[in-house]
Amino acid sequence: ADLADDMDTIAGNYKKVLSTDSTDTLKQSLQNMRAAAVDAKQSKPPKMEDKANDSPEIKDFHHGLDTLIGQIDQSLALANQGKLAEAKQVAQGFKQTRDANHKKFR
Ligand code: HEM
Repeated sequence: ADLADDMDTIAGNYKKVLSTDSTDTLKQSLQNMRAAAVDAKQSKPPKMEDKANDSPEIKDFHHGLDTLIGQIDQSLALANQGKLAEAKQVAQGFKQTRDANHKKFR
């Protein structure tokens, strides 16, 4: 998928992550977010289309996505232990990663 579609998938599933009271829905939504964040690494931010894959800018973009993926994995690990409240608490922290990276890349 292109980057905007991956971001829409991330955003739609993030809403569910924050609002659900079902551990199964939480896990599924986190997995959907994770897959879209991994897929996003195949794209470049539109304003950086001319940058090489090994440029500092694109490496930094990948680092931002890896930070989000790492946080998703932390939340998933808690969800897998049935710790819904703790998993959602970790998920609150995705916002900071989103905002910091949007400032740089969006
Ligand atoms: C929970 C985390 C995040 C959410 C909810 C989120 C959500 C969104 C949304 C809704 C859009 C607009 C998509 C559209 O135009 O249809 C967007 C765009 C964008 N996001 Fe994110 N995002 C997140 C994390 C990130 C991260 C970690 C990065 C980079 C490392 C990133 C980079 C971008 C870029 C570059 C765009 C512009 C895409 C374009 O215009 O084609 N986002 N994001």
